[in-house]
Amino acid sequence: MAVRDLTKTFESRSGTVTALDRVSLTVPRGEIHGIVGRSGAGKSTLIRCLTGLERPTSGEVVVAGEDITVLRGDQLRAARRRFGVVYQHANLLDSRTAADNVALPLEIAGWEKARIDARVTELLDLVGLSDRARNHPGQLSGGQQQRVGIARALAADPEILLCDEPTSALDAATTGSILGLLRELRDRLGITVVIITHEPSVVREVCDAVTLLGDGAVIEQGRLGALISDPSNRLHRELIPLVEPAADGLTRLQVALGHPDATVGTIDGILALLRREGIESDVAAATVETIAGRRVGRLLVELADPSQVASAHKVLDGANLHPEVAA
Ligand SMILES: Nc1ncnc2c1ncn2[C@@H]1O[C@H](COP(=O)(O)OP(=O)(O)OP(=O)(O)O)[C@@H](O)[C@H]1O
Repeated sequence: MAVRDLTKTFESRSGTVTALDRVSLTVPRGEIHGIVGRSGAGKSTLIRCLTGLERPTSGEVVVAGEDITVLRGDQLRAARRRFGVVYQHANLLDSRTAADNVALPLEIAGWEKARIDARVTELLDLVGLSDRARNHPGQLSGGQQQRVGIARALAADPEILLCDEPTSALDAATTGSILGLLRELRDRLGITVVIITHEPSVVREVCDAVTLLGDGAVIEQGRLGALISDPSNRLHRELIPLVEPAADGLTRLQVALGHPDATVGTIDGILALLRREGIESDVAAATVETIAGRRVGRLLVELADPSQVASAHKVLDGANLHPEVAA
């Protein structure tokens, strides 16, 4: 799927609002792409343009070689079926069982009953809910309801699964299991997944690539591993928060771990590097984790002698550790 130069403006009483400003992104088949950004960044507008619910002011949304922004009527409806959409709340019908909720889009599409039954059995198995087919939504946990929502989104075999804040209403453990399911679906079905989220954990745990939106425009975009290891990126800071020690006036230097150009990659190595130059230091705080298969993090080094801050900065800079003074 590719989005090219997508712009959407709204006319309001206070003037023109640019909700999307020449946004471009390419999501290869089978990839999980995260769209992140604060409230008002344009995420909902983008998802509505992708699914054809909103017509962009200019630009293209190309799915399977076809620009869907120019389609109308039946053609648009057919193009929309290429997307399965998962919402924050599954919004299941209480009067229907889990199986009948999954069956709903297939009934609307006019499938025969036997074919629907076979497909629903297959889908509930895919999302790990075979034993819950006859349960009503009220008898299911939030995570199980979301699994039913995902099965329903997959019913008509879409090429792209669009997930709009799929885990925002779930606790951490359930979020983990839903993200695990999305990854598994990608691996098993080869489906393309686009996840709109404001949660750093979603990006960290499941995305292959990310687009960071701000005020409707792309601020950062690329493979998660590459973005995360560069401390000058906003995503690096948002995804690797550092526990700040007390504001006690001590001089500290913050460095990034895991940058591809760095000549030292471990905390011990950094302290040893400083010691070799006659600079005694200790760790004030550190965050190290594996994201997109890379060990990345941030380290706050406390100097025993604050007058050595300039020389420590120089040593760390020489090792491409991107030091910053953090008093
Ligand atoms: N129908 C509309 N008319 C006027 N302005 C709109 C309309 N829809 C969205 N906007 C504006 O476009 C901008 C982007 O909004 P959008 O809802 O896409 O952001 P978002 O990133 O999804 O935010 P949130 O996470 O809060 O939903 C905002 O400034 C919003 O006020």
